[in-house]
Amino acid sequence: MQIRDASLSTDSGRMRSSLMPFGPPVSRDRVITSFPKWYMPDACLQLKEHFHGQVSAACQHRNMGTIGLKLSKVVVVGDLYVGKTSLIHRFCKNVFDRDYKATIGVDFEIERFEIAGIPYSLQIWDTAGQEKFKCIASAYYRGAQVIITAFDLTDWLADALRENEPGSCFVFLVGTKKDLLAGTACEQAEAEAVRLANEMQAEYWSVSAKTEADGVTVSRGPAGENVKAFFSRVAALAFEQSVLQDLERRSSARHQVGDGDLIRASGGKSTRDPGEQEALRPGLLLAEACVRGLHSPHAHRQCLP
Ligand SMILES: Nc1nc2c(ncn2[C@@H]2O[C@H](COP(=O)(O)OP(=O)(O)OP(=O)(O)O)[C@@H](O)[C@H]2O)c(=O)[nH]1
Ligand SMILES: [Mg+2]
Repeated sequence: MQIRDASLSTDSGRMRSSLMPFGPPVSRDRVITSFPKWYMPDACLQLKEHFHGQVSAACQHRNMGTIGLKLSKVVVVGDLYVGKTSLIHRFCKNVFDRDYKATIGVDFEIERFEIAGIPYSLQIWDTAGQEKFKCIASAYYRGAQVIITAFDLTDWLADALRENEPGSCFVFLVGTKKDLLAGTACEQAEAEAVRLANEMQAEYWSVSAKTEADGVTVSRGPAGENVKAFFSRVAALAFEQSVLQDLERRSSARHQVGDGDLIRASGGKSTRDPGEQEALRPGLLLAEACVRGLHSPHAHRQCLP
């Protein structure tokens, strides 16, 4: 596997800061204080309006150092051309590119949040939709806490949405290019999507990477319709689950010395759980390869066969 990277210096810098205990503060629109709402109650598996009581209580003890920095792995999958990269770029970089540049292999972004006062990051993996890259992309699925299945709302095909085994992770079904549909056509596509989301045990969202919420088409400007709300929901659900798992592990292993499952916010020594190590490994591998001078400085970061 050959690895190329251009934005690595920027991204690795972002990643470093997201993992450093006292990095720069997150931007205001990444601060989540109340639990983000669903898109449609008919296609939502978590109809609740507040964080779990134990999570809220644990977050309040932050000053006592009970909660450390956290990171969750998110993988975005779906057929080619559905708009996976556009969705991620709209959220992470606030840009929209009309030109199609196929993703080759995989790519990732790290996005930092502050949830209930706790620093938290999503590592968002963008995978190639083209069949010939599937085997590379699938090598990066392991350790995902959230799976986002994207499909093109305007190009609805039932067989384009392959079965996803609902397991321990959250599954989202995301209809893209919402700006290209209106009225009855949109309602029909969404009704069909909700039906499928229910079958898949997934939460459904319709989004547009291209438009503003009022429907004005922009190439650069505020985040696309529902994009920020969607990722806030992803972050909050993943965060809450992580904290609950930590609390559960800690209560069942009280006799052990220290909190081996957290990246500590204080002290020189960091420890991570195996899931986090797994999630971090490919990014570190890219950074390592860059240091060794394997990358073209002008190439976009991607993993090639
Ligand atoms: N109108 C509209 N076009 C979009 C939207 N999102 C993506 N597109 C366009 O759809 C095309 C494909 O988008 P990509 O994001 O590259 O698709 P992808 O799923 O990442 O494709 P692969 O990397 O090959 O798997 C591009 O020309 C985008 O400009 C959207 O919300 N609205
Ligand atoms: Mg892509």
